[in-house]
Amino acid sequence: PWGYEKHNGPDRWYEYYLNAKGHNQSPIEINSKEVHYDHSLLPWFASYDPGAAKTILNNGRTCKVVFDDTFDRSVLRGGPLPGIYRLRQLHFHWGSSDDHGSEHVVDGVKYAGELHLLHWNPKHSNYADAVRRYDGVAVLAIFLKVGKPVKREMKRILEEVGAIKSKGKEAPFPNFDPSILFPKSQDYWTYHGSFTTPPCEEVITWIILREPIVVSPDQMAKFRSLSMNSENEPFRPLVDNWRPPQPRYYRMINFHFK
Ligand SMILES: NS(=O)(=O)c1ccc2o/c(=N\O)[nH]c2c1
Ligand SMILES: [Zn+2]
Repeated sequence: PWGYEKHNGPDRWYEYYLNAKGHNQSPIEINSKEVHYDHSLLPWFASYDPGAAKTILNNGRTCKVVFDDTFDRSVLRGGPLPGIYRLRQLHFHWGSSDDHGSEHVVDGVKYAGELHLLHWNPKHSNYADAVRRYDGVAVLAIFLKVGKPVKREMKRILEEVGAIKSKGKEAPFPNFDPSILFPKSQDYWTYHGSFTTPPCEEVITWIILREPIVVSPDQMAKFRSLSMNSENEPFRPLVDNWRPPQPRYYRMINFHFK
């Protein structure tokens, strides 16, 4: 199966997943001097129901929180989106040290991590169908920067990390509104790209917030204390679960800054 190591990592994904060599792949480098101001872009709005949060789990590749997406309960709209998109899950990418770990890179800066909130377009009958449509998926991406902890809400997620140390472990994660993690500014870049993991379908409208959120060094260390392996296997630190930037080809990055 695919992973992030030499033998099964991003440079080899195309051997089994042809999309990986497509011309609309993610992540990409964002060069803030080359982006395009699109005056037609609107602000984005998230209205999330804390009751939709269900569980937090370690799937051996990331730590993710899943939400009830059986109806329009927690939705993202506005920005570049044609309508509402339902929140399905959030997950993280992080490095083996604080100087790298994000997937998107801004003016050469790699952040320590990146939070992805994945939403899908309910105009398609279900998620499986949405991931085969150009307008099927929207991911809100937020950079994690290491500093003095200001985001108490990250505490909640990282407190649970202790309960999901090994692959396959999951724990209840009720009453959580992820919008409490958002930074102050709504400014974002947007472009059309792909899943950053196999099968790398090119169906994602990316909305990348310019302002990072701050997490503490020991919060990052908590992510790195997760294991890629299940509990009856040797501990293998789950780190560096990020795909490097892919060729941009002829894609425009638009932005909306207040
Ligand atoms: N990293 S990403 O492109 O946001 C992303 C989002 C949801 C995903 O579900 C996956 N396997 O079930 N991979 C994946 C990547
Ligand atoms: Zn992701």
